[in-house]
Amino acid sequence: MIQPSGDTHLLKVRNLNKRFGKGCTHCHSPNDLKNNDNRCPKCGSVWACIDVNVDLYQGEILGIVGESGSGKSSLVKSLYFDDAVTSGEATISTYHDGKANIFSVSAQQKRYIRNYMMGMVYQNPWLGLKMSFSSGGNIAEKLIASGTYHVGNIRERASELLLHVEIPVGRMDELPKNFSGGMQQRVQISKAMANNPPILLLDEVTTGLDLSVQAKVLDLIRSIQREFGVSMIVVSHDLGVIRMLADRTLVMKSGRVVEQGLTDQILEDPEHPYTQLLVHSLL
Ligand SMILES: Nc1ncnc2c1ncn2[C@@H]1O[C@H](COP(=O)(O)OP(=O)(O)OP(=O)(O)O)[C@@H](O)[C@H]1O
Repeated sequence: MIQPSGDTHLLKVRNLNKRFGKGCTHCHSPNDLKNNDNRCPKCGSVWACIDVNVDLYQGEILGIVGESGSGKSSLVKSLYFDDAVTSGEATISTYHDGKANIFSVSAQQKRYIRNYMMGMVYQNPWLGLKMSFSSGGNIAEKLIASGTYHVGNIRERASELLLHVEIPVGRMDELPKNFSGGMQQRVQISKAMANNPPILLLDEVTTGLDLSVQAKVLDLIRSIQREFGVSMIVVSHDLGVIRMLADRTLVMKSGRVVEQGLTDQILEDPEHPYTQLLVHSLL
């Protein structure tokens, strides 16, 4: 495991398994499946994540890359408690001194972790934003969840956040459904950052955007990381996005991490045949 020298562990994930479907005697354990496949031929259950280990260090951007269906979204959605894991452990160094498995704490504690320690930006803004709330209202929702109730303070923080992502403050009371795709992503980012979370999860946030809009969103992510020192997990099928953002990268295939290391190293000297394929397709 490569650890950025001098950096401190923030999030540690061990043996995360996520199965969709009931499972059967054939696929009781993902290791029972043949040919490194992750779909059970008998019952159709899919092991979306198999024994996944992740180490996220303070202030770094960790990239997760892999083809469609490799389990990237399932991993971050499990970390954000959108989906329950089948088994595994995850600890956050600033939560109970890194001694509590966040997957097995109470629903109330999970809400606390979501509201105070994490932010999530989804590929689909409809998942991350309430389109019937104004942009300011969306930010307010996250602020209220993390204990800010004073209306004046909420509007002030919302203005500050919107300004930061270059949305004119005058549009704070507009519904984000009337915004362009790039603007919606920027509102999502400001909402996710509202509570100053130490961990930000970003799932394919630039997919589907025009190249120039994509570049602006990527610049914004980098500037937020520099300014706030937030640790990020950035999921993308696009190695170009990962190259621009990530210090270290995990490569996933059929639910498994098949390679990991410094992003430059992976790009220059990919070891796994699948990573070689990904890198060559980028050239
Ligand atoms: N709600 C679900 N029910 C059943 N199977 C699911 C569900 N969500 C994901 N899967 C399956 O889990 C596997 C991993 O999906 P996941 O969305 O995590 O992959 P991904 O790498 O993020 O792909 P993409 O980039 O296309 O979203 C896929 O085989 C997918 O069909």
